[in-house]
Amino acid sequence: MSVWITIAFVVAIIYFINQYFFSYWTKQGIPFKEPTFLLGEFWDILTLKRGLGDYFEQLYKKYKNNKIFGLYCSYRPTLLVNDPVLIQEVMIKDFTSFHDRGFPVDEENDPLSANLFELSGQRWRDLRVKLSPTFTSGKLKSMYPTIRDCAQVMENYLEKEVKSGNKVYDMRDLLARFTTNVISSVAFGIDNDCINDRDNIFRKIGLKIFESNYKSMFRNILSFFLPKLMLLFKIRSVDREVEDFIVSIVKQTIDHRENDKSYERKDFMQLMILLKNQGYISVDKDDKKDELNGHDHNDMKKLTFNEIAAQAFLFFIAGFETSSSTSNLCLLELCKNPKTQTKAQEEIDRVMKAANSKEVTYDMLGEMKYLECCIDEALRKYPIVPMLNRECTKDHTFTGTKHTIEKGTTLFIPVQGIQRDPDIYDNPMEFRPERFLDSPTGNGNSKGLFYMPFGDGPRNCIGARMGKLQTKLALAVILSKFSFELVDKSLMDKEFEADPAQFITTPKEPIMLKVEARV
Ligand code: HEM
Repeated sequence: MSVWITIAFVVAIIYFINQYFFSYWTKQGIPFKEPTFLLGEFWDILTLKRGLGDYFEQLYKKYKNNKIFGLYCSYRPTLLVNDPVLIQEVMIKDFTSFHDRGFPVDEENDPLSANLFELSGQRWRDLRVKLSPTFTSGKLKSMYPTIRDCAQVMENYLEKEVKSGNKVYDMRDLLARFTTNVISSVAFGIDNDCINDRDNIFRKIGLKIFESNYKSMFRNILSFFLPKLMLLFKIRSVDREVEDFIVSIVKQTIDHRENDKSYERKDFMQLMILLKNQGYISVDKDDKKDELNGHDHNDMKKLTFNEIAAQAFLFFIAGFETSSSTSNLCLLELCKNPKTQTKAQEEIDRVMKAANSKEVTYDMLGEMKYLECCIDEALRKYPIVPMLNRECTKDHTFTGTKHTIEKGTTLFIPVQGIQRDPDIYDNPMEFRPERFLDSPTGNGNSKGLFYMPFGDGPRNCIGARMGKLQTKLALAVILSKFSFELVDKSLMDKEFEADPAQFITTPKEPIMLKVEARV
C-alpha cells in the first residue's frame, strides 16, 4: 500500500511541477505552443530529422499570425518573434535591451568560448569596439592580394583536374578548402594549401569542428536552448584537440612575429598583436567611420593571449564554412537556373574585357552587380545562419502591445521562415536575383526587418564584408573559366535536405556538380 502512496505522491509532485513551470506564458497572456510533458519543445529539437532552419520555418508558418509566440525549451520559456517590425525593435531600435545571445562562456574550463560571438555585456561591447577596425574596407583591400592568390590556387587546380578528365566535384568541399586557405592566411598568417594537400591539418581541424554527429548536434542544441546546463555540467563547446591546435598555432605565430621585428604582414593576426601591445588600432584614411565610437585610446585595455586565441578560433570557424556554404548554394541555384548562370558569366566576361585583365581585381568585383544579386538571392533563400537569437537584458514592453518580456528570456528570430514568406517575397522558392537589382532587401515595400542573412544592428556579422568578398571572388573566378551542371538531374526541381546536426544551412548529402571548361 505504502508503495502505491509513494508512487502517487511522486506522480502528483511531477504533475504540479509540470503545471507550475508550463504556466509561464499563460500568466504572461502570450499565446504559446502546447509543450510536450517535461521536455517541452526540447523533445522535438533533440529528435530533429531536418535542419534547425526548417524546424523554425515550420513554426513560423504555423504561428506567424502571432507577432510573438511562446515556446518552452524544457522548463525554459523562450519567445519566437515573428513580426518584422518587432524584430527591428529587438535588433536595432531597442538594442540596449537585447544586446546578448545568452551563450554559456566558461573561460577557465573552455577558454575559446570567450569569443565575440558568445560573450555578453560589457566584455562583448569592449571587444567589438576593439575588433571592428580589423574589418574595415580599407583593411580588407590590403588583404585582397592574399585572398586573390588563394583563388588562383583553386582556379589552377580545377583547370588541371578538368583537363585530365576529372569533371565531377563536390564543390562544397573544394570551396571550403579555398576559404580555409584564405582564413589561415589572413587570420593566422600561414600560407596553406588545403587544395593540393588533401591531408592539410587546417582542413582536418575544420572538418572536425563541423563534424556531423550526435555529439556536435547535442552540444549545439544545448548551447542554444539550455546554456545553463552546459555550465553546470562543464560541457565544453570546443573539443580539446581543436583547442590545443588553435592555441599552439596562435602561440607560434605571435612568438615568431615578436622575435622578428622586421616582419610585416597585413593580416588579422598582425592587427591582434597590435591590440595586444597597444590596445587599439588606428583608423584608415579611407574609412570614414570612427571605430572607437567615442572611446579614448587610453581607455582601451590590451588583448590577452587567451583573448587573441578565442578570436582567432572564432574567425576560423565563422570565416570558412559560412562563405563556402554561401558560394556552394549559390552555385547550386545557378545549376538549377542555367540562364541565370549564363547571365552572371556574361557580366563577368564583360567586366574583365572592359578592364582588359585576366585577373579579377578588387575594383572589378565592385562592378559585378548581377553576381552580387545572385549571392544576395542565395542568402535570401538559404540564410546560412537560419535563425538568430537574442537574450532580453532588461524587461521590455514591445511597442503597441501590453506584453512585457522579462529579463533573461531568450528570443528566436526565424530568419529562414521570414525570408521564404510568400507575403514578403512573391514565389519565394524561385531563385530570382533580379529582386535585388533595385532593392538591397529584395523587396522595397515591406515594413520592418525581414532580410537579415548577416543579422542586423550593432551585433550583426562583423565579417560580412569579408564573407561577401571571398564568396564573390570565388564565384567570379570559377564562373569566368567553367560552367556547372547538376549530376543528379532529379535535384533540378527538388529542395535539398538540410543537415540536422549542423547549426548552419548545409546539405545533408554532398551535391555533385559536373564542371566543364568554357570555350
Ligand atoms: C557569407 C558569409 C557569412 C555569413 C552568412 C555570416 C553570418 C553571420 C550571422 C547571421 C551572424 C549573427 C548576426 C546577428 O546575430 O545579428 C554572424 C556573426 C558573426 N560573424 Fe559572420 N557570417 C559570414 C562570414 C563571416 C566572416 C568571414 C567572419 C570573420 C572572419 C565572420 C565573423 C563573425 C563574427 C565575429 C560574428 C559575431 C559578431 C558579434 O557577436 O559581435 N562572419 N555572422
